[in-house]
Amino acid sequence: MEMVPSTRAEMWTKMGSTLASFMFIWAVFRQYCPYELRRYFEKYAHAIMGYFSPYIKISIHEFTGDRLKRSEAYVAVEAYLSANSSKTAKRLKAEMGKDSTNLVLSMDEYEKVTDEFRGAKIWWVASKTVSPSRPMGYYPEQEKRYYRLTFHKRYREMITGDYLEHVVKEGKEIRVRNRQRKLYTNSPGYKWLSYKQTMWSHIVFEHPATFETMALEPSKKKEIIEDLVTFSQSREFYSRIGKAWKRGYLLFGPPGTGKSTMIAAMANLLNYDVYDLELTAVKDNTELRKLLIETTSKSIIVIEDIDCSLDLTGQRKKKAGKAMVDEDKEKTEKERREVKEESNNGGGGSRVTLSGLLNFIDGLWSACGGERLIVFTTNYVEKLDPALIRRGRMDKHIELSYCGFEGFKVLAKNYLKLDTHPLFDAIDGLMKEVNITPADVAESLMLKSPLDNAEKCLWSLIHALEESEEEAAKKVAEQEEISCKQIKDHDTTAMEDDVQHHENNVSEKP
Ligand SMILES: Nc1ncnc2c1ncn2[C@@H]1O[C@H](COP(=O)(O)OP(=O)(O)OP(=O)(O)O)[C@@H](O)[C@H]1O
Ligand SMILES: [Mg+2]
Repeated sequence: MEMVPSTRAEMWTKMGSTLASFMFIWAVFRQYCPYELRRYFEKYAHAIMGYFSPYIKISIHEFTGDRLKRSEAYVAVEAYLSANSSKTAKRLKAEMGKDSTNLVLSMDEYEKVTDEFRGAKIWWVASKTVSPSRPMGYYPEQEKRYYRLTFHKRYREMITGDYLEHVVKEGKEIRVRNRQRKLYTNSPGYKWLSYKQTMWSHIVFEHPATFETMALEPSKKKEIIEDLVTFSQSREFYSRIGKAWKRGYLLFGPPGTGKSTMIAAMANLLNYDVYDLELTAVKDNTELRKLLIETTSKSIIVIEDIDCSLDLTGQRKKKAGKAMVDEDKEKTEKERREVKEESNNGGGGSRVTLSGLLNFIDGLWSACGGERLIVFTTNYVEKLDPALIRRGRMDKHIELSYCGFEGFKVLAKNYLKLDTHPLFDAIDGLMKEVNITPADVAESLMLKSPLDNAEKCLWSLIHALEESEEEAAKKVAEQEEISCKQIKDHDTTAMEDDVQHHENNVSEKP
């Protein structure tokens, strides 16, 4: 029997109003029902629906278990969906891409996209759950993000096997291709955020230094580059020999010889992130370990000026009972250390110990993640505890020293675009006599006004070298004078003693 039009219209109206009332009740329920009760109802509603539905759902959460680290699967899915969804999703979010030149689009929260794999349809949704804020509003709401994929149960095996493997693999590749490298720091200003997801704060890493622009002996440069590249390609090797995939570098040398510049060049060569660890801002060994866990692979963990980061050497020196080599130097160092500690800790001081640091470098925890370089820099290598820098911990010791003629040629090419110049011989001669740091050479070669030219810069360098030579000669003369005076004083004292002795002998004679 056919339905009368008025009856059909009535039926639609009834259905519409029932649906509207149901939605209203649900909205009121969501708004006013206590969180726990709502979760309880949702749980059972999902269970009932899941029982009848032919579709399977898999969730990939941003943080799993202990919330220590972002899930690798989540990060890979994020990259995969960003690359594949930007053409189909209707609501997108934009973030600054690699090199800060373009915007990278990815699907926004609660957005749905469809993917296809060997004839199967897969629906992805980006979502989050929000847990309510704690009493007193001390902790804000915590958001837990996740991606959920839905597919028909007949594709179960293919999706859970091949498809997910394909997503993670492609996602990881996309991440390596697109990633914007970062410079992380454990700045104390961000400590209050530590209940949140990370203890590191970061900015985009955009240092222009490369090994080509570094003033360094060519053979040394080649050796370092080969060492780094070999390391980055040695995943299999490290796993075969049963060693964590990491390598320690100790860079030492006077100030201004390019230690920090080399770290940037390393990061640019290998395409790694940099974690600049301010040791004096780390409260204790536990915090140090937490920081380590949060670092990702393909990264360089840097501790600059390790000799004045903490008093890691003091205890050993006391134990050994050695006299201080140079008291004045030590005093200045101590002052530097105190100033640094105060500025970072508000005068608090760090309780990181040498053994804590050694565990940080080569303990079990440091094996998490793999593919990491640990770099220490220092101006005074002799002050460091041998345990800290022994091979196996700091595998490669690199001395960066004063600028030689080869180094100067690299700087002349970079700064002045000069391969050769009649003044080069004079500079070569002077450089053999005088110590000058690459930083000082670089400063002389900088054009300081639009009227400056290459020759003027080379003359400025020659003057700087001559001044250093004069200063060095003056110092030698002063030193000689002091030595002469000491010998003279010594002779005079000896003579006076002799005279005194003689007089005593004479007076003692009967
Ligand atoms: N080997 C080098 N090649 C090219 N430039 C260099 C080199 N060494 C120093 N410079 C120049 O000097 C500046 C200071 O160098 P850098 O900060 O790397 O020295 P450093 O060894 O880390 O000094 P410090 O011990 O005081 O930290 C750099 O900005 C760079 O321009
Ligand atoms: Mg430095």
